[in-house]
Amino acid sequence: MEGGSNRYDGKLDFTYKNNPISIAQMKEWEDATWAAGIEEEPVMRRAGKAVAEVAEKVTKEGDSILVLAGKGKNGGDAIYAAEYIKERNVTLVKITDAQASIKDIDEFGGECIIDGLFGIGLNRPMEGGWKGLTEAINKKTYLNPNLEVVAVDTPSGLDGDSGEALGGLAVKATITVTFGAIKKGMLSESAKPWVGSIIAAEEVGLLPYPFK
Ligand SMILES: NC(=O)C1=CN([C@@H]2O[C@H](COP(=O)(O)OP(=O)(O)OC[C@H]3O[C@@H](n4cnc5c(N)ncnc54)[C@H](OP(=O)(O)O)[C@@H]3O)[C@@H](O)[C@H]2O)[C@H](O)CC1
Ligand SMILES: [K+]
Repeated sequence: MEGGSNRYDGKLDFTYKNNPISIAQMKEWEDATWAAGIEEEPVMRRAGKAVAEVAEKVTKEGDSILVLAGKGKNGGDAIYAAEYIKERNVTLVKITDAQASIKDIDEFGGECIIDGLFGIGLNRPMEGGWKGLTEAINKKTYLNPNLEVVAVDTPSGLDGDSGEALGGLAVKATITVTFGAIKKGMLSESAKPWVGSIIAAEEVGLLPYPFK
């Protein structure tokens, strides 16, 4: 943070303990957690709470926050984030028709967008309405450099292994709140335009970090 400002300074937050991991390792860790009998819902809840805390940090009371929740668990985390954010005007958009939701972004005039479109489940470049949503977010950032864009786990569109935007397009986040451990691609040069500051929310209720 810079003196007197709510904004992060765009530098990587190096406070993480767990080493960066691949997406396959993240999935392995997740699967081991469920296999140990830990339920998914409380983990998503804690992930959402971590995002909410960051969104509160970079906004002030009365600010408006648009929460975009996609169709998978990344969207699930975003829905919990919306639930936990206090003293802000929160609008939650659960995206069922991506094309139709573009107008929700175009019409938004507030201070922060939470990107819960896609996380590590992204498996191909975004197209159609999803591409349109991402372009609409990035256009808002371009028009309003003070807009905070908080990515849930990864900026939507980013391949967490390579750090490349699939199809050349991802959400341009100002902050990425990633769960468990930083995804290794996020540290690459190619990820820099998309990830912003990285915050590792390491304690979301998974089994202890299983890698060296
Ligand atoms: N890692 C953890 O410990 C935890 C992670 N959590 C969060 O869960 C997401 C990953 O969630 P998942 O449901 O697996 O995937 P996504 O939400 O990223 O994506 C949902 C589905 O979207 C489809 N998909 C993929 N690419 C595209 C695309 N380009 N266009 C349209 N649709 C796409 C894909 O399904 P398909 O069947 O269509 O292929 C995805 O499955 C992780 O990032 C965290 O945020 C949990 O909180 C638990 C802890
Ligand atoms: K995301």
